[in-house]
Amino acid sequence: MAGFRDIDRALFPIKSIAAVIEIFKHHLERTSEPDLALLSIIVGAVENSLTCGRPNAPQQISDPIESSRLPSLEYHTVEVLYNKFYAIMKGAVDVPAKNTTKTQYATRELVKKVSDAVWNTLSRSYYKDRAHLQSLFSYLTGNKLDCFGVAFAVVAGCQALGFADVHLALSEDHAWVVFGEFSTETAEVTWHGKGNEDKRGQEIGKGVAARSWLYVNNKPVVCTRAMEVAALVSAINPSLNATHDAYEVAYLQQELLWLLYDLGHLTKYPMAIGNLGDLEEISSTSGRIRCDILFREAISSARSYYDNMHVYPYTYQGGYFYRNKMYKEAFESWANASDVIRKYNYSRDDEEIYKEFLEIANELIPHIMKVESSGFSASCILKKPECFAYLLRFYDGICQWEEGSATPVLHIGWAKPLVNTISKFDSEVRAQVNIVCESSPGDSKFDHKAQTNGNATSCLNNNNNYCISEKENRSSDNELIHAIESKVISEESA
Ligand SMILES: FC(F)c1nnc(N2CCN(c3ncnc4sc(CC(F)(F)F)cc34)CC2)s1
Repeated sequence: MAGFRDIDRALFPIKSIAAVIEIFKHHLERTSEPDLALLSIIVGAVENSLTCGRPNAPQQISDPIESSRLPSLEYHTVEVLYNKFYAIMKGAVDVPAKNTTKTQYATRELVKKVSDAVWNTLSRSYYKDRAHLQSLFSYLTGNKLDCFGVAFAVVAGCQALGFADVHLALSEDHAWVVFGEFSTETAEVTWHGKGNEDKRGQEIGKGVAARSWLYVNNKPVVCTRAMEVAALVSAINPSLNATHDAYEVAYLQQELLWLLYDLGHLTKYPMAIGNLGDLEEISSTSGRIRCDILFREAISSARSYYDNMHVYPYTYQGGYFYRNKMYKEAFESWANASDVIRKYNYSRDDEEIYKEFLEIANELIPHIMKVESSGFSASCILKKPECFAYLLRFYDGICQWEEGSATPVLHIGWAKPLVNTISKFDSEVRAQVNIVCESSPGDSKFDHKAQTNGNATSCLNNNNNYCISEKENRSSDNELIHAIESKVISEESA
């Protein structure tokens, strides 16, 4: 079998986190192709034993990482599961014997058959959003996978069948595959969201669907084999229950992400860098860069490789600033997140990012305004015009997101917290924000440079005004305020 080399065999039985890391190291550093099925089965088995196992008698834990805190994972167990996966895939497609030396590329029909093989072996009905349904261990022992897990299983299946051209493509809330000699073919292989008919087998829409955040304007993360390993590591879920994580699983995920980071496999994967930043904020690794630097690296990766069309790098960073009471910085991150979403049209497939912005606007910002207007605030953001400017840019981006969309975004639930927030800034603070509008369309939407003076970083245009958004064919940003006020009035009179 492709997966098992003698070196792998030698590392069994797996009794420690360190042994799992050794297997990943070997696959990433000393093989041409890490074996996705093997690594997913192993990490799924470890996660399952530490998060889903029945609470056995508390064993004395000397050092959970090095010593045998793990129930020993036998070579035979993994081998049986690996063979089962291979048999399912082999049975699904009659792959022509590799008699030619010519590289064989996958076809849409082949990809669909592999997707059907996974699809038709899933349990009839189960709670799709449950935790720990992302790995091939879950698939092979429980016939359950979440939507990411199905896409990953298809790519692992194609690898097992010898199709090295089939790769995982990832947006911020969906996954599909690319294939063919130049990786230009695309295919849906899993479902998305609730109650939507799956589009498996179809190519990724170029039309109106492509303008929704779900397909990130055709700027997905197209994975290499090693980045597919990073995706399965990112998908590790240390949750024990709603309030606790299994420490060893989080440690394993963090160490594997640093291994992938050091090998350069996270460079073009902003969300994986963000995941590592979250883990480092919880428990920092000595000698490693700080988590706030990781959040900045995720942003620069999205700007460099994905035309700044990804939202999550900014909300990772904004969440970090918020948790650490750095409210002005949080406003700036959220304004930058809003600058991304304004470029999209809102579609009903974009619920996940809608919920993200709704929580920022209606929970996080109101909480900040409450604690800041309690009079004991240290950061006195209510006196800073750039904070007012960031908030206007944040709201303006959401308004522009709605413009031109078939589905509305804003409703009365948005307007009250919004008006309440704006009214917390005194007029003399608001007066310092000059709204500069580029009248002629075609000008770059933003023509300003960020300027730092002292400790205040302000967002200035060339005439030294605080600018929040220069928008084509929008007469003035008073429209924004009027639009909001009219919403409040009309909804209240309704
Ligand atoms: F921005 C912060 F609030 C976020 N905190 N966690 C966030 N996640 C957690 C991790 N996450 C991810 N992390 C790595 N890779 C992927 S690929 C993907 C889409 C799908 F699941 F394949 F369909 C999601 C995702 C989704 C976004 S955003």
